[in-house]
Amino acid sequence: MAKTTVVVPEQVAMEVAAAYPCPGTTLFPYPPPRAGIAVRRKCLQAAQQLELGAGLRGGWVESMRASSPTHAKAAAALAAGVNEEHAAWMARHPSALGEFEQVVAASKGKQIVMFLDYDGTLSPIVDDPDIAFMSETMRMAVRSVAKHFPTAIVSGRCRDKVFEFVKLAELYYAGSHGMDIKGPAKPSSRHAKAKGVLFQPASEFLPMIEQVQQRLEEETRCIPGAKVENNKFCVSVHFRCVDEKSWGAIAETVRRVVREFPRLRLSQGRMVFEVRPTIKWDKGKALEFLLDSLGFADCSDVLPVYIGDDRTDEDAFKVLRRRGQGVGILVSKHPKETSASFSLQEPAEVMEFLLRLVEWKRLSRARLRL
Ligand SMILES: O=P(O)(O)OC[C@H]1O[C@H](O[C@H]2O[C@H](CO)[C@@H](O)[C@H](O)[C@H]2O)[C@H](O)[C@@H](O)[C@@H]1O
Repeated sequence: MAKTTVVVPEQVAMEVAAAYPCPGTTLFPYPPPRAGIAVRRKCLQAAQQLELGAGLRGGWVESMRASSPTHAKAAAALAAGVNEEHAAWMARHPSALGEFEQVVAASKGKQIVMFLDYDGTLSPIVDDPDIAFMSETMRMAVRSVAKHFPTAIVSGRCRDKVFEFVKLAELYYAGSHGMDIKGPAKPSSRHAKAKGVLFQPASEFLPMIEQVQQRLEEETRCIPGAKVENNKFCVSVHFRCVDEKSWGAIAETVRRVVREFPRLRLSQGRMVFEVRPTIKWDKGKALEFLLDSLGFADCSDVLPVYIGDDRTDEDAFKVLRRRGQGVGILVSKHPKETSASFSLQEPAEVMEFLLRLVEWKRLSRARLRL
């Protein structure tokens, strides 16, 4: 798929490269080294099955059940004493707060670039996606982070919608799972000065997305609780408020409608079906595009930190693994199959992590001045 809209990336690259030179040559190995705690493979496998594996084995409805970590099955499993599996999982994906020193040590001589998912990462998961607001304290934490590090929000949401929630003009925004990328509207002192749309690789799909949205609305209207959300270059069909008895019906309906559009594909997030173009573009590609735009294309002295909670964030975690560079942090209270190295339990911990990062940066700068 050709890149359809590219505005100012070279200028952005030059300006940001000037602000963030790339000294030194060391490359942080990924996943980062950590204290060895024996992982019992069997327990880990059991833990992983709570999420992705269930979908593969038991079909769509099983996958839907597994798509909410708060689902009764996962909760009951934990309550019944799957603590052992949880401990094994935590050994493989330790808390980014607990291992904070290790995370920041990895950034020595490197420029941190922060990538933040929105739902479930900056805002708690709620029933109504239209009111998934982030707290003012979280906003302040993100604002502080962006003062020190180039920062991007990478979301499945429509970019305008996620901007309405975050309200910080100094950030990069990658909406529609990275298919709609825009630089900061308000340049911050040391960061990118990009204005306007940087990249929309799926523009040609806009009419098709509108058609599929219409079809999905028509066909799911009779399913109480179903909600279709237009995310510009993709569409979400929420089933969080649909009675479990109707999950088979909604899954079948969505699959049937999507089959009418061979150039669209269907995936699943947290209690949501996601319909999007078949182009090879995802949050991982968006991360790489943003790093390139920031002037870090072939630079080993950058440390991308990506924090996200959903399956679509795995594409970004995988990119970090492949590059052998960066820190992937999964937000989850429950064991999940993931390519992330670290974990945080919930948005409150994400905020704590961001604030610690800001404080650490402030102190390092103060030390340098002494
Ligand atoms: O990439 P993200 O920013 O995490 O977006 C993924 C989806 O997030 C939203 O849905 C999720 O959050 C809702 C509000 O908490 C919740 O009701 C829903 O069950 C979750 O799946 C958003 O509404 C979707 O469009 C995004 O695709």
